[in-house]
Amino acid sequence: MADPWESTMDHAVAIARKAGEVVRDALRGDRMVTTKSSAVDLVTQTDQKVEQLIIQSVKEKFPTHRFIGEESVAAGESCILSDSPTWIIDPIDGTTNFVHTHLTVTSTLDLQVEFGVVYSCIEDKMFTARRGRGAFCNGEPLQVSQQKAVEQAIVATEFGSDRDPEVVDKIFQSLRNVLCLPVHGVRGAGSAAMNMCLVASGCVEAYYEIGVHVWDVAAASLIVSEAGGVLMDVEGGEVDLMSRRIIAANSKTVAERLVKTIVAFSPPRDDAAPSDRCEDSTHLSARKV
Ligand SMILES: O=P(O)(O)O[C@H]1[C@H](O)[C@@H](O)[C@H](O)[C@H](O)[C@@H]1O
Ligand SMILES: [Mg+2]
Ligand SMILES: [Mg+2]
Repeated sequence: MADPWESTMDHAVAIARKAGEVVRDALRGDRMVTTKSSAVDLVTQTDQKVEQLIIQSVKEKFPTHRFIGEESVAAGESCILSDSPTWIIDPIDGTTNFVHTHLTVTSTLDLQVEFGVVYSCIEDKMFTARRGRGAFCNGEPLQVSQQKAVEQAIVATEFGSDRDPEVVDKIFQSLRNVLCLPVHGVRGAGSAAMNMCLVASGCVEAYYEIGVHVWDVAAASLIVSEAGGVLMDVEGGEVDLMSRRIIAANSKTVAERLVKTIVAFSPPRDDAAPSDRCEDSTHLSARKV
């Protein structure tokens, strides 16, 4: 039977490579940094340029498709999933790393619910997954770790960009609880998508975060599940990509141990009305790095 999504995904992979070239070039020059929801929620002209490049390129080929892009939503576009084919885009996942030229930077493209693409441009790793057809890195099949004892696990997480002391306290309580399970170690790549690709690759057993956005996790969610992993909400049950909470693990056993360990809270949903999303604008400024 003809495969309607194959050429679409080939196009997504080609755009992700182009996005990676733009990001790599920008890493060699100055980067103009401004902030969004908090003083540490960073954005650069490259995030905006790459998102436009991706959207224009998809629009030319697929004029009826819709988009949820991190920087378009920041500029006031809606963040609602409909029945139309919708691309979910994070032009640079790991903007803080990008600003500091630190290790990992990815671009993520997801076409709900058919495929996910995460390109880690510095290490030139192209992670891909098609629904029901497995997950791959540079064409090699991915498989999650078989280690089900959380005491022998590495768990990845991030601190996010919310600096409200009450939120930070909860993040640290969770971190303390996870460390005291005990686990072998806690790591963080600085990119939700990369942390999830590490789960899919079997390098870490699990990743959890509260405060992520749909564009951080949509593409990598398919990559994790196609590599044999599981996705779960931090209070158990099905993950809701708009809820800003996620556990991605190698197994139900490890995910359920984390559910018992994490101190859960609920940030404003991505699909909430813009007036319900708290924005702190006191920090807005632009600077060159
Ligand atoms: O804003 P970008 O796209 O770089 O993405 C986010 C990361 O992916 C989070 O895991 C991480 O915790 C941060 O919140 C970061 O902002
Ligand atoms: Mg992101
Ligand atoms: Mg981003």
